[in-house]
Amino acid sequence: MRIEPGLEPNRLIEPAINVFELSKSYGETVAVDRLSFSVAPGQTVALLGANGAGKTTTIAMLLGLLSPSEGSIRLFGLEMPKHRYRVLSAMNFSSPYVDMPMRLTVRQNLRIYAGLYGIERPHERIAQLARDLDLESFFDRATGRLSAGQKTRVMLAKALINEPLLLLLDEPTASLDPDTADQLRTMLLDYQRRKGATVFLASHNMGEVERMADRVLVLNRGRLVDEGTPEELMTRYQRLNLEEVFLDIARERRHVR
Ligand SMILES: Nc1ncnc2c1ncn2[C@@H]1O[C@H](COP(=O)(O)OP(=O)(O)OP(=O)(O)O)[C@@H](O)[C@H]1O
Repeated sequence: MRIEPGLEPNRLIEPAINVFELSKSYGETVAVDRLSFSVAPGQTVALLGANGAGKTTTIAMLLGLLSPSEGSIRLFGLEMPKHRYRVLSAMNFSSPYVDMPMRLTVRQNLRIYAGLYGIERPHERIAQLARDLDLESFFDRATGRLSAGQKTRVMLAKALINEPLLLLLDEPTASLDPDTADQLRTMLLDYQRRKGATVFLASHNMGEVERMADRVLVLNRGRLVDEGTPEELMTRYQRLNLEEVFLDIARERRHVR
């Protein structure tokens, strides 16, 4: 596979993500249930929900890794998965559920991804990412021999290799120690602001969501049950932090409007 270069500039004023009545069922299980939302370019939106709420399934459909049972997805105004190869150059993702070839070293893996995206001056780009994500001490180690936190950092390097305008992050700081996670959030926020990138993330870390997200979508059993800025949600549920809002929603306590 070789990813098509570039997205036409007029695409960049379209919503980065537009999802309409999206559903996914596995037999009797409805993983995602008539989900509709839109993400403006440059926004950071977080998907919150309990285990099994449908976050990973939603992200997998946005990436074109899973086919929806119903509904439509447009990225930068382009219908997915029909125009997937036109959009791929402008997007990337990280997920703890996707592995890289384990026998290849970190350097070799990143070189392959750089080739796939047709990155100009790949050595410079990879060296920069190795510095930014602190990969240098295990750069020539087989990817299968890394710790969980080291793999997460390599996955984020892969996600940033093509300087994507749309970044999909499933649990971006899972398994990172608090210090490394904090540095990575700072780095991701810097990147997002510098590029004006759109970030869509699923996270169980409420501090992360409060810090990074302009807007939060709350999923419960595949359905969108609430949305707003972190501040709006805290006010609506009369809570001091998102963790308490999350518990209210997960335990289906009614909010006070
Ligand atoms: N391949 C599959 N076959 C059958 N059911 C599936 C499959 N993948 C996911 N599901 C089910 O779909 C629902 C949504 O799963 P999903 O992985 O999207 O949840 P999630 O919100 O990402 O959860 P977590 O926070 O635990 O990662 C769950 O009930 C899950 O058991």
